[in-house]
Amino acid sequence: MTTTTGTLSATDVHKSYRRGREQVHALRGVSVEVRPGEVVALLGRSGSGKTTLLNCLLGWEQPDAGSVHVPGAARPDAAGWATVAVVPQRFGLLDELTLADNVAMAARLAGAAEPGPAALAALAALRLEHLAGRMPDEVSLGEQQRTAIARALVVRPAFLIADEPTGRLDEELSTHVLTTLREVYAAAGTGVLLASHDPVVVANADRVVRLSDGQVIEG
Ligand SMILES: Nc1ncnc2c1ncn2[C@@H]1O[C@H](COP(=O)(O)OP(=O)(O)OP(=O)(O)O)[C@@H](O)[C@H]1O
Repeated sequence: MTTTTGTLSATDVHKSYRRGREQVHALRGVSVEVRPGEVVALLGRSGSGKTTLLNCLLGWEQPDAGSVHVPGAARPDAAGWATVAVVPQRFGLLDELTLADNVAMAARLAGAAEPGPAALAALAALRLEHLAGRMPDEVSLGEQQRTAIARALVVRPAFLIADEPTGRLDEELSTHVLTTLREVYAAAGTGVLLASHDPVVVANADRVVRLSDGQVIEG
């Protein structure tokens, strides 16, 4: 694969874990790229290596071999929120901040002039404005998940990496969230990588990459 400068990419990435005496080969030479402005669905059964790949792209885990390229960052773990925004599988909201403040903090870190109004607009886009003043443990898991998406949406990052971003949403809400992401990010030129099992995600993707047992079998 030839990596272009503005492309988020993993090239021939290998990653194993030790589980007792057993060696688990989570990734076995995976190459993936996400170009600016495109939406890529990363599919694969449970345990196929999706989260491991996302974690390597985010710099949260180190590949055993192969490389990861994040445009504009010396290393993946040095990329700021405005370069690569994340919707983690477990959302990663701060328990002691309201939903509005969780989103506003991301806007502030990305240098927004008016983080408060920007946060409220992002929450409204995800139909959460009536919950802006609640704490994360006072809302449902699906509402927490949409807050984590709002926190990414507020920033207009160069890239978004999201792990099962519709896993807690019904079909109608999944469609609304994906349509909103596409609209906002197409205008911003954001490249999006969505690990998912959800047919709604596939329907909204420009391209599908399928993992099986730590290898790319499609895409
Ligand atoms: N920290 C770890 N220690 C040991 N094994 C791990 C660890 N993390 C992941 N694995 C194993 O690596 C393989 C890939 O896991 P990964 O979480 O990347 O899969 P996934 O496709 O994201 O699954 P899911 O859809 O269930 O989230 C699995 O066999 C998993 O059990």
